[in-house]
Amino acid sequence: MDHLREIQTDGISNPREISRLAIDIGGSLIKLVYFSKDSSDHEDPLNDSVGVSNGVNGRLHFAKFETININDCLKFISANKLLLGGFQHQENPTNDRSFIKATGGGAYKFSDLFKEKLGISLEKEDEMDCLVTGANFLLKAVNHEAFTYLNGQKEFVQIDHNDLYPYLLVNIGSGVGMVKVDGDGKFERVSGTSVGGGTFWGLGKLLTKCQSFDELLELSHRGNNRVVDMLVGDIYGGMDYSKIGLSSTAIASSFGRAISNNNELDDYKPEDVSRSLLRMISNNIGQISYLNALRFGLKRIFFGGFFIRGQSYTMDTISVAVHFWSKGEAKAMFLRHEGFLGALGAFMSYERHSLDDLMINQSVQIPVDASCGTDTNYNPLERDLNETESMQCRVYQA
Ligand SMILES: Nc1ncnc2c1ncn2[C@@H]1O[C@H](COP(=O)(O)OP(=O)(O)OP(=O)(O)O)[C@@H](O)[C@H]1O
Ligand SMILES: CC(C)(CO)[C@@H](O)C(=O)NCCC(=O)O
Repeated sequence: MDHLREIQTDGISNPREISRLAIDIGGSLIKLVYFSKDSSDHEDPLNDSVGVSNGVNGRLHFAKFETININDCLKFISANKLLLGGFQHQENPTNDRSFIKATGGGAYKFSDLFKEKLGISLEKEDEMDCLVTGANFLLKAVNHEAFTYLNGQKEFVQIDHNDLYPYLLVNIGSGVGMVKVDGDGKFERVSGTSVGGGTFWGLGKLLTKCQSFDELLELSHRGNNRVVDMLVGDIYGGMDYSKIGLSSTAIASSFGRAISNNNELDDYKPEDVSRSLLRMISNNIGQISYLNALRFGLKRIFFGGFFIRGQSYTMDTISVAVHFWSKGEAKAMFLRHEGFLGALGAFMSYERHSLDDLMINQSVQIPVDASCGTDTNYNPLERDLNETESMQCRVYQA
């Protein structure tokens, strides 16, 4: 994970300009979102479009760490002085914040550690609240956030703000949560499954002996699941079972081929095992998601969570499952900031509370031409946004 830390320090030219950190501590990953003010920016009373004043230009930064390496995260926060209030700190140097907004189970589990190591309290925000706030924010404020992915084709979806709800939000983290979203702050967690990203990573690690999640993903790119999976054709002598709509190449039984001979695990290539596992889990999540969408008559399903990691094969499998089971009625959509929904929601929650010690009661406006990372070469169609990035934005005082 060290490499992540190195990348993530990029772009923080002046630590004193950092302000407003929020954190989402999940079962597998810790996600950070923080704002840094542009060093050239002066608080500008002019605001053309929304009639609020005191906007501050800056960037929203995104970073992640493995939860097992939480000490790296603490060091990162400390080294980059993320706990100092940037622009409010300059106004009132004695007024350093003594808490940060935190969500996810780790906000409870690691509360004492943050107090002990950083002297900071974690102000807890409900995980589901944050997920939904983060998703709604991204869908409404960020251009090119949601996209479909089918047959290798990525297509950005234009979100109609007046026709966004209801939708199903499926967050694929360690476990999977399925939330019916009816509006801002209006939602119900309708289902979930423990077969999620933690399952892929955990089982994959045991079966392939690989050392990192990225290695497991890398293996899956090179694998062939047909070696491990039992196909309809394997059972039907190469024929389709067309009467029930199953082609000979459809998977009849994930990992089912492993029973048909005396092979041991070592007889299978790790890449084939990884690919089969990724397909099994993605397919299963796609199917359960569709069934929940069907329960509530929802046509749009947005998938988030870091299991996805912008992976073609994962997204394709989920999309095909949703398309197949819904007979084309429901649509699977993915979010570019997939794993940061909760952290963004926690970040936005500063706004919901009136805090005397914060100069800025913020709302974040992402301009239409929001740029990510290095602005010049940014191509939203090609870029994988799973590593560190930042996003130009403007924070307003309400
Ligand atoms: N570098 C990585 N290291 C470990 N897991 C990764 C990595 N990148 C992606 N993943 C996948 O993302 C999953 C975690 O996703 P996410 O951060 O959205 O959930 P979480 O908040 O940790 O989990 P939960 O919400 O269930 O507590 C992992 O289980 C794994 O499948
Ligand atoms: C337990 C949480 C909410 C923690 O983020 C998540 O891992 C999850 O939704 N797991 C699935 C649990 C279930 O609904 O079966």
